[in-house]
Amino acid sequence: MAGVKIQKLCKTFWINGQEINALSDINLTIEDGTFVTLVGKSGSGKTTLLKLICGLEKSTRGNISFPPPDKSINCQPERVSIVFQEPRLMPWLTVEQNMAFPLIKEKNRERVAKTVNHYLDLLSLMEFKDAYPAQISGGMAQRTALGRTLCYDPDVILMDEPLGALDAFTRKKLQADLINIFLLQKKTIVFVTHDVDEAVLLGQRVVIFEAGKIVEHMPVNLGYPRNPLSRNFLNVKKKILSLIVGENFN
Ligand SMILES: Nc1ncnc2c1ncn2[C@@H]1O[C@H](COP(=O)(O)OP(=O)(O)OP(=O)(O)O)[C@@H](O)[C@H]1O
Repeated sequence: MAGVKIQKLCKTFWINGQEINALSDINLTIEDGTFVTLVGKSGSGKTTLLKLICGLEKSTRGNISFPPPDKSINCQPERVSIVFQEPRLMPWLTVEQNMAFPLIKEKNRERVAKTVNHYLDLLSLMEFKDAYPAQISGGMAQRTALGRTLCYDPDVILMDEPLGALDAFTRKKLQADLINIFLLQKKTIVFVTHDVDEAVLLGQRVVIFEAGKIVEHMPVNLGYPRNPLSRNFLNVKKKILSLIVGENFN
C-alpha cells in the first residue's frame, strides 16, 4: 500500500522551439487507500500528471514519492500501474491469459490461478475466460484490462479515462464494479475523467485542473453508492462545473 506525494512538480514540453507548460508547480498529496478523481478541460495536464506518476515521462522539476502507510516499508514506484482509455490487451492471449500476464514470473502457478479466478469472478468475466480480445465487447475488454492491473496487485492504480469509450449502460456497470473493488481492496486510485458526474460518483476528492495548475481540491463527503440525483451530489457537481466552465450553475 502507498499514497502519492507530489511536490512542486513542473513539466515543460517543447514543440518546434515553442515552450508548453503542461504542469506548473503541482502540489498534491493523495493518502494511501483513497480514491481521487482529476477533472479539467482538455489540455489541462491530467494525462501528463499520470504519466509522470508512473514514470512514462520525466518531470522538468519537482518530486514524486510514494509514502507507505507504515513509514518503515519502502514502496517502489514499480508498484504503480496504469489503465488507459483503450484496453491494450494482447490479441494472441485469452482473457484469462491477459489477466495472468503480470504474474508470468510467479513460480507458484496455483496461486496465480487462484488470483486470476478471483478477479474473473469479481469482474463477471468467468464465462469469457477462454475468449480472445477480438471475441469480446469493449466493456469486457476494459474489465479484462482492469483485471490484469488488479492481478498485478499494485499499490497505486492510475486510470486515464478508462470508461470514456464505453456506452452509458456499460459505463454505469463498470463504475459500480470499480466502487465495489475500491471498497473491498482500498487501493489508492487516481482516476482521470472528463465527466463531472463520474468524478463525483467515484472520487472521495475531486481535483480540478486548469491550464497545468490545480485550481481546487473538492472533498466529496458522501458515502457509496452515490445517488447522482440527490441534492448533495448535485451541489458538489454544480460547484465543480462553475470552477471548470466559469459560470454559476445555481
Ligand atoms: N509528448 C508531448 N509533447 C508535447 N506536448 C505535449 C506532450 N504531451 C502533452 N503535451 C501538451 O501538454 C499539455 C497537457 O496535455 P495533457 O494530455 O496532459 O492534457 P489532458 O488534460 O490530459 O487533456 P485531455 O483531457 O484532452 O486528455 C497540452 O498542451 C499538450 O499538447
